[in-house]
Amino acid sequence: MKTPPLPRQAPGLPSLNAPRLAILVAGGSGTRMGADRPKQFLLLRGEPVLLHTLRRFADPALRVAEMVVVLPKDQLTTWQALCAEFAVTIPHRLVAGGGTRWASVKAGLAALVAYPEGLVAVHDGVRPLVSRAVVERTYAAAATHAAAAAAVLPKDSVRLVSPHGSAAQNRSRLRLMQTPQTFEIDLLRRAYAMPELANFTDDATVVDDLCRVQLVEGDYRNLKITTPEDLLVAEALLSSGSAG
Ligand SMILES: Nc1ccn([C@@H]2O[C@H](COP(=O)(O)OP(=O)(O)OP(=O)(O)O)[C@@H](O)[C@H]2O)c(=O)n1
Ligand SMILES: C[C@](O)(CO)[C@H](O)COP(=O)(O)O
Repeated sequence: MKTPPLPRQAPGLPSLNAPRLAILVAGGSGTRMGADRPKQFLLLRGEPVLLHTLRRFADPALRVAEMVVVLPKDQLTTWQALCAEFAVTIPHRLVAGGGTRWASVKAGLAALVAYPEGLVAVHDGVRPLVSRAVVERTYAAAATHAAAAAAVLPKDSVRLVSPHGSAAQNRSRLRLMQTPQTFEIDLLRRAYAMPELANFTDDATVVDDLCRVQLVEGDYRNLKITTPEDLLVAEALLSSGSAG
């Protein structure tokens, strides 16, 4: 009997065994947290926020081949000291970030030059509670759509404000963007080769002009540690064992 041909991949999509890569961006200064150090180094249940995030991506079930951690250029030694203090053995490459999140992602991407193909997840180093399921969903969707991002529905009512007042919005048509945002690596390279724009607050927005970004279900527990109360909520979720 003749063997049926293997399903063809659409042009531009990675091969089925393309390596999974990750860029954890932790190059920010944490202005809104107002702490004595960047929030990625604050302790959450006794360990740095960034270590929690790194550990989530080091889950063997996710099969991530290489991780790049982007840090503020003057904080590389802080992280190295923390790695020694907390006996971190998870392999990762360190890269100095830039003045904006966009510049930090671009620096992280440059460190993956050895990979002509692959799926690269970009994740905020300050989203330490991301679940394996959410990460897996973005890699799987990126394998078939080239671009995927985690998102959740707003839980509150939403209004658009203007100088004339405010107008109610249909929240069922809105999504709150999370990370990971995961892409075929050449697509992400082409997107990040373009000039930075002021509205580039996430990677989906950088890729938008080149490719439709497939949204996948995020998780309300995948919170971004931004202000002090986020740390309290993260502590509570971890302590209750409900943080995935
Ligand atoms: N120049 C920058 C700015 C931000 N980030 C990273 O992007 C993620 C999301 O950014 P945000 O929460 O805004 O972090 P900060 O910039 O540190 O916070 P703030 O805006 O309050 O200063 C964080 O993991 C942050 O470290 C980065 O890698 N490089
Ligand atoms: C990438 C992001 O976490 C998606 O929600 C977010 O856009 C980062 O935004 P910030 O302005 O750096 O807080």
